[in-house]
Amino acid sequence: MKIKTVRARVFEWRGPTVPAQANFCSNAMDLLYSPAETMSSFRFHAWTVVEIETDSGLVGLGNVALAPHIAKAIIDQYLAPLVIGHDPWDYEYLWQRMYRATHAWGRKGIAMAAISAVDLAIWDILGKSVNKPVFKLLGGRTKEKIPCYYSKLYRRNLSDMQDEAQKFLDQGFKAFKMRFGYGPAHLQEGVRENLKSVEALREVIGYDNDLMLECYMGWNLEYAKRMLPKLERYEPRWLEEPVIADDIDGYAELNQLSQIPISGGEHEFGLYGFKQLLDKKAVSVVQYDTNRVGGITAAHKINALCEAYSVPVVPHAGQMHNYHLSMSTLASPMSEYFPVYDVEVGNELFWYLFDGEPIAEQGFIQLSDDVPGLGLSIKQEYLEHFHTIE
Ligand SMILES: O=C(O)C(=O)C[C@@H](O)CO
Ligand SMILES: [Mg+2]
Repeated sequence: MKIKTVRARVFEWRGPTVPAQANFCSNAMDLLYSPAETMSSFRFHAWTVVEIETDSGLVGLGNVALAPHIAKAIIDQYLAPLVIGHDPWDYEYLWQRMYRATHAWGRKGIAMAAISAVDLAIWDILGKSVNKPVFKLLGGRTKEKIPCYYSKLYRRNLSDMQDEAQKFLDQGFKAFKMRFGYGPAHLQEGVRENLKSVEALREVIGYDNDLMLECYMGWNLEYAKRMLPKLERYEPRWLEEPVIADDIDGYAELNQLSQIPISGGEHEFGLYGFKQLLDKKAVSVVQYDTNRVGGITAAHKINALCEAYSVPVVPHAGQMHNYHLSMSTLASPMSEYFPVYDVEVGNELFWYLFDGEPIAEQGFIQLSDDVPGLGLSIKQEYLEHFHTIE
């Protein structure tokens, strides 16, 4: 079997969107601009879909959401020529070929995200070629079904956040991730507002359910050191991305500072990136995203690394490309789950792009033994709302 063509299309959402509230989520730009200006830096309203066709007529589907137009250019100009004509079963060789050919300017960030999209499509082909789901090629079923945590609860009116949490508590979720809305730029008033949101959610979900706290790189070391002691009483499952991804020593200091586990990894890339995080004990929970980190080829290696370090893997964002990794390793206790929602920040856009994404039931995701490959196809129902760029 040989790879015949690589097609990368950008799907730009032109359908209705829900405007995000002010201070809906602290983020790395907060330290620079007023919140109103930082919201524009935080959108996922386009997605690149990669379709790889083999000479035997199999088509594999991959995807990338980070900087999708740039990812497409990298795939078209650099990666496609490196894999066309080769056997997809030589996936390690092809991964190294893409990684080393772009190493001078790639290694992390958008080049690795582009490699991820191609690698996902290759693994989709591998599963389809042997009529097996991808997780069966990685280690098989390690769980009857995958526990998942409800992930949204962007900062807004506290009673609206409580109503949202109650709605999904009633649907059987036992773990919830909320977003802080404030950081260092918002002074002591922001500290109080951050604590109010945690208090409000604990009122709804109690202490028999997990609560995860998301900073999305919007704090800094000094602010996080002030916040951690104030948060301990709320027993969070983890505090996520308190500082920017490059501040690995800051992560490590925070991770040793309190009883609150520090999590991160959705903005880290490649096996060596996670080796550094683990060697420095920078995180207590690893959260790579398989469509960023280097695809399934890289994520599978990182799963083994995390197993060796006894650090749990809870991949970022849910979605099928991550569920196969969670299912195939005991190192992953659960997955993230973005519910079906109107298009807002855009994390939920994949629901409008793909068929095959599993809907959580009572806080669990199920994968079928009988659906080959990744199990996704391009959804026809909303295509009219997308402008596609070939
Ligand atoms: O889901 C996450 O962990 C993200 O970082 C997504 C982004 O929406 C901020 O939470
Ligand atoms: Mg996150």
